[in-house]
Amino acid sequence: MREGSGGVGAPSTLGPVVHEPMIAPSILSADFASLGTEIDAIAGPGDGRADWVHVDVMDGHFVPNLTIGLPVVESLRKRTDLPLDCHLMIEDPDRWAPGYAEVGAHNVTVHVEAARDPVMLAKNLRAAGAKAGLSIKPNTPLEDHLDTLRHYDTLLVMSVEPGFGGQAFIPEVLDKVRTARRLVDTGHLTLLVEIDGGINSDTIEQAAEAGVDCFVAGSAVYGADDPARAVAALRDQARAARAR
Ligand SMILES: O=C(CO)[C@H](O)[C@H](O)COP(=O)(O)O
Repeated sequence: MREGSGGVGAPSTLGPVVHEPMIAPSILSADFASLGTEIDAIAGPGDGRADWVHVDVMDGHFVPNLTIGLPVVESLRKRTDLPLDCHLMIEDPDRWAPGYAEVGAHNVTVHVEAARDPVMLAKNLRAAGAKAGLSIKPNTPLEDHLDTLRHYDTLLVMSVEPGFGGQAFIPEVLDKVRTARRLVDTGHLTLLVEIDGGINSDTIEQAAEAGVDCFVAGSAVYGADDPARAVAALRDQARAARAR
């Protein structure tokens, strides 16, 4: 994460703080019958330890797929000490999202296309103990939501249409990453920039060069023979790309 302070129009006097690239494996690509074991595989010590566990909550309405909900997140919270990064692809997040914070999600991300009052929702998420995340679909312009972003801790840039794992990365969304990175590095926003969809060994370097802090990877981690090695390899690639 690179930190600044102040909102849009209020540049920080602090310079950017550069952290290690973060990897958030998406359990959408894990074996749902063995979720605890699948998370254990990326929760060991060393380079193969994930930074967050990305949990895709889909309601069959906002996206045409149905996954898991609050009771599963509550159980996962008891099973692992890794932070749970809950990405809610649901309608009416204003009503449902704070419940995920209340059961112990570290980060609760809602879609800007679905939230009715995203500023109030961010406040409610923080009051319930979570970081507030805002996600944006590939065809939604970022520029329309910059003021809203002042109230959020993370921006989740979707690099596929939300709904399914294993889709091809959409490189055009990197313009949004570059814009957000610039606003963070100049102190106009205080945000962690996250990307989700099609991140693998072929795409992570361009995302890292554009300025992503945290990389969600589903099939690239859980489709690998050794998920922990995949986490370590992706982080190494991102680190190398940033250093160039
Ligand atoms: O939010 C998602 C889909 O809506 C998933 O997190 C994402 O697609 C990860 O899967 P993969 O890395 O296989 O693309």
